[in-house]
Amino acid sequence: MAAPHARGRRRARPRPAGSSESRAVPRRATPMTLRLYDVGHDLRDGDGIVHALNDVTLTVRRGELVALLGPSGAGKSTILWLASGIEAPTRGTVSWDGRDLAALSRRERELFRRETLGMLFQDPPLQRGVDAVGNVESRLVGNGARPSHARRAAKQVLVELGLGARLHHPPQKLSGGERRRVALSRALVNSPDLLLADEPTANLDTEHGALVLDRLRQEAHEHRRAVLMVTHDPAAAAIADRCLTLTDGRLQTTAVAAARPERGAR
Ligand SMILES: Nc1ncnc2c1ncn2[C@@H]1O[C@H](COP(=O)(O)OP(=O)(O)OP(=O)(O)O)[C@@H](O)[C@H]1O
Repeated sequence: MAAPHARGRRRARPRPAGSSESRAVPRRATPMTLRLYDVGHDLRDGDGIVHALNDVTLTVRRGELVALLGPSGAGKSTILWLASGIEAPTRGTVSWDGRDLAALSRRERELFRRETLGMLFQDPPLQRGVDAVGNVESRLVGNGARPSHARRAAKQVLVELGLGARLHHPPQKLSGGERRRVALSRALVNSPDLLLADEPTANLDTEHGALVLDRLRQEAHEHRRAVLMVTHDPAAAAIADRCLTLTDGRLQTTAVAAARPERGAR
């Protein structure tokens, strides 16, 4: 991931990684599956506490594209932060591949973020003064890839997301939609098994929005990744296998697409 990216908020009850509060996953572990089980999350807001999430249980399996909908402040981004392992839930369990993220060692958590996770933040952190290729390739170089390989891979994903003419522009010379696609390229460049995207089509015109959505669908259905996106965009909701709606930190299932036939395992 990019530079450590902490939210400007504090958990009401900090629960450090590996703490005795972290629990075993209360269910048979399913490979390459993101699972939030009975999750609640509180945030400190001045002297008060915001119950951002309550009793949230959800699963995103490999090969599945799930959209998270709901009004502003419902807790959608909070779910992504917890799913990324950057924050641990106040209550309940967040697991990937059957492992409680809060129980991972520091080293395991680092590996999870570097090798398994791709995350597009609501406000993506890109390095100023570093061109688009540099911003994307640095993710791979940071993971130990050869610079020549990292450069090639970075260019390829940027071109695929329609940024072939912007490879050498730094973020401050890119539009909001272009920066978003650079950040998505950075999230995708290491072929993550778990992709979390906060408003992937924000600031994009119809053409580029469709390009991005097509890519997310491809990541889920062809590359067999687990993809969870937060969106307000009806076009994004329309391509999801399932749409989940959050209201006041609680989840309701609004629509379930026809069951997708299991495709060949990778
Ligand atoms: N820095 C913060 N400190 C305390 N509470 C916060 C903070 N940021 C957000 N919250 C609260 O946490 C709850 C969930 O916020 P979250 O950002 O997850 O909502 P969201 O559904 O993603 O909203 P949006 O669609 O506007 O991005 C809201 O009640 C919000 O006010």
